[in-house]
Amino acid sequence: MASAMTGFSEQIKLADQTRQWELRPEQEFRFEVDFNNAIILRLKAGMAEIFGAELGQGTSYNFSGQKVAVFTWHGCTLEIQGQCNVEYVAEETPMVSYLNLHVALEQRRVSGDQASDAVSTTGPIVMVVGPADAGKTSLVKMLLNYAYRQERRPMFINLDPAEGSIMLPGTVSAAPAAHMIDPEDELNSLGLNKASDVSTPLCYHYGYASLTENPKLYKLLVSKLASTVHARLANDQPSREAGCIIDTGGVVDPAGYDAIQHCITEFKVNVVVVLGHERLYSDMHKLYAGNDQITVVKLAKSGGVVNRDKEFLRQAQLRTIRKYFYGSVNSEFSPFSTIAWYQDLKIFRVEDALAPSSALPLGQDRKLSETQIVPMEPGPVLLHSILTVSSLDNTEDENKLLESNVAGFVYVSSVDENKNKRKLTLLSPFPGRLPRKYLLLTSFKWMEV
Ligand SMILES: Nc1ncnc2c1ncn2[C@@H]1O[C@H](COP(=O)(O)OP(=O)(O)OP(=O)(O)O)[C@@H](O)[C@H]1O
Repeated sequence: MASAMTGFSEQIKLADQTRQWELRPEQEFRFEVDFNNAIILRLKAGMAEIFGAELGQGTSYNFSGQKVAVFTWHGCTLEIQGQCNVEYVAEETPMVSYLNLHVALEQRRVSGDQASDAVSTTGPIVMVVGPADAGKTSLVKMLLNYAYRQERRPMFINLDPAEGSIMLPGTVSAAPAAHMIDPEDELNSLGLNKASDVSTPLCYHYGYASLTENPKLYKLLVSKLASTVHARLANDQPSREAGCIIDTGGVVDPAGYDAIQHCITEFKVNVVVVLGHERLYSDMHKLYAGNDQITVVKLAKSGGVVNRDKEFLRQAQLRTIRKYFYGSVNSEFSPFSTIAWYQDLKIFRVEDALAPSSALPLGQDRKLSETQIVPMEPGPVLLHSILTVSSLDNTEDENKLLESNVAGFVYVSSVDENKNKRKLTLLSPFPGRLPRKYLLLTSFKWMEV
């Protein structure tokens, strides 16, 4: 099968200018590259980092469809090849306050190490909240990378279903920060794309891009993920001491407040970081004023954080999906096509959150249906859909489906409705027949190009 990855070298040749930027200590080089362009960045001299991940001198880093900041604590020289939409050097950054936060978290970890009753000691469970495009994910990456650089392996938890940080969009998930976050591949590098990863990410199917689409299901999955994470931490002292760093979606309306409080309770969060939103900080501060287990911290949003419009976010989601099947520029792989006959498939979808009560079976209220699955017939409606493959075997009770870990995803590349041979062609990153698993429909469609 032909690779769907974009040819970086071809794109670079179209815009072949090479230029150098000299950065003084504590300056930041910010650039934006759209999805039709690509650039190569190299560190020529000095030291620099991208969201906490140190750059190697002379290494070529490829970027396309990204907005990035290269920060230096001590000064550096950068070389850029290719065309950026925006590029400039910023003098003012909130990096010192972000580093101070890391230092404070590290102190908590150290006092955990030294506690006499080490078994019951849990490190910082940090949740970063704020409006959309406040730089939450970027701060989370920094905290994970700084922790990693100090030999800590905190658990990264993604509660923002719009971002396919660990697996694909439409999920909530968790994975240990087992390595530095790749500046190009971003948080996906903590997920399944890294063949060398030994630990399987925890991942639950939600199916939508925003928590407002089905808040009840969202909360149910957060509770499930939290209890699984805490069960893992209970058996692993170094991870427990390293703690958790939690990324959230940018919803700050009443539904968002409700979700934030639910997540704080379920994950037993002890540090809430509010990024770039005075009112949210004030509300959180008031809410947890009498709780000496929870510290609420306010941090400024970086002037470099860029608003991403809906189209950019959609493109970023599609790129994450493509990466899942085809790999990234540095580790390309070919997905496998497999045939699945209608009669062998057990496909479910979550009952419509917005279904009118009159459409529900008699005696069933809406509350129940929003967290309930219903079977669906395969058919042309599935064309180009992303389906979640559950880890639950299809001989097990289907009612456990939403609370079972995600095993992976398949893409429906064709639907054949011909009599006697009704079948789907599925694309999968793994070879072989589809195991006897349940499938769950997501709301994501993708066109393989
Ligand atoms: N200092 C910076 N300079 C340039 N770009 C930045 C900087 N910090 C963050 N960005 C970029 O700005 C965009 C938004 O940042 P980020 O994803 O961290 O925000 P967010 O609050 O997590 O957004 P959302 O709520 O939509 O998930 C990203 O593309 C990120 O790479």
